[in-house]
Amino acid sequence: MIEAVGLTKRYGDKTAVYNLSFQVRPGAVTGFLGPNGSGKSTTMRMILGLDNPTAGQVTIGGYPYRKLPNAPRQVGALLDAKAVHGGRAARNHLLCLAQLSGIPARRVDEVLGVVGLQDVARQRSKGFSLGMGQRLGIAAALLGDPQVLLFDEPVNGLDPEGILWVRNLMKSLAAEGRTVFVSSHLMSEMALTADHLIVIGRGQLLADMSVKDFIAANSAGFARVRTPDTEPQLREKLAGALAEAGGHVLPEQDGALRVTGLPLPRISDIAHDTDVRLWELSPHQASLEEAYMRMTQGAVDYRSTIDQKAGLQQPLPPGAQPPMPVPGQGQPGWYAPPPPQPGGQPFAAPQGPYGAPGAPAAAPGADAPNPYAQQAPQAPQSPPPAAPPAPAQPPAAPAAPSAPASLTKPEDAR
Ligand SMILES: Nc1ncnc2c1ncn2[C@@H]1O[C@H](COP(=O)(O)OP(=O)(O)OP(=O)(O)O)[C@@H](O)[C@H]1O
Repeated sequence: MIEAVGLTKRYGDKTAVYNLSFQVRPGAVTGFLGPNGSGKSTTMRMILGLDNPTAGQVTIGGYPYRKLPNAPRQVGALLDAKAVHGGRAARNHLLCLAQLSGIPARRVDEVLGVVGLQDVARQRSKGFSLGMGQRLGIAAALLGDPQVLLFDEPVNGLDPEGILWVRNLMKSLAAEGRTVFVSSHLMSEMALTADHLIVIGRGQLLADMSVKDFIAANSAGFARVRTPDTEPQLREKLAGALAEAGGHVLPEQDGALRVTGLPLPRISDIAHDTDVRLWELSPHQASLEEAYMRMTQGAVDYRSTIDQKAGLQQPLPPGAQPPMPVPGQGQPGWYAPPPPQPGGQPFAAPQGPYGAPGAPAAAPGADAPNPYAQQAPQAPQSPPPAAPPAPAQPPAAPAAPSAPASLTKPEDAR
């Protein structure tokens, strides 16, 4: 087990990690999540004795790493796959590590086989692709057959087959009773791989719970409701009736409505009472990504602004409309609805085309003061792009679904 107590790390006046306490237990894959610069790598380095905590401590099996007897046989880690001597053949690199730790040479060939690099074992690693480098780093972590494994972004650069392989590897290592601690920015992958999550923001603990509980605590189920595309007035009518009944209604990119705060049968009854036909009424659960975005939105240090392409773009001809978002590419700006408030009260309605005024619940921990945290840089103010003429449509979304540009939108856009 890995245990951190009051772990704090300062670099000069920058506090990278502040008062972190958590446990990583054996027999499970624990995902370590946090926005860029939130302190994940710093925490992992302290676990591995590569950095000294400014305050607090972290132990593995009760010992600080540097006091752990035969540490390389007990703990394996992939921190930076590029940290290898590129002029050395992959096998020789592993052989050096094995010899330093008293691990027999035949184990090197075993792990080369496990990570699928046996055919390139004698090639220099400087010619390796990103994914091959990751595999070599994973091989090094497995070398001592350790009980505790740490992986910092292990799927970085891997192809889909490689990602699946890492997922299965992590799960099987945990199923063998090992402690597996893995950081990743790939939420969809974490949702499939991790049993438990530790989430940090600006160096502080935001959540320590199972994936299931995390999604439940940071999001709520919602309904998708679609009225006939051919009769937009029906959609407006239903949206008004649902909002009046206490629902929170927001438009989806494909013209459907996303409704929270009302059970499906009630939505159906309201549609019936208002004489609106439905083409779709379906229950949905927010994804881990949506729940994560909601939780960490207050702890993101680096945000992009919309690219205004100063002087580089032809102005739109008079009367022309900006391009519509592409259906099926997700909708930046959509994050999980806030979790239900205690007592089953409906959510605080976000400001929106159909929502009543109000503010969504703050992400847990987002308000917790960190005396050392630095202010997130403010996005420069720039004139808003010309609004599309159709008021019922959501604002045109930036191109990349995960572009943090959407995080700069006001609360009511989420
Ligand atoms: N050696 C160092 N000297 C000064 N500042 C550092 C050092 N290492 C990390 N930091 C700072 O500490 C903060 C946390 O960095 P860290 O690399 O731990 O974050 P991270 O969560 O791993 O980020 P990412 O997801 O981008 O890899 C950052 O602001 C970083 O600039």
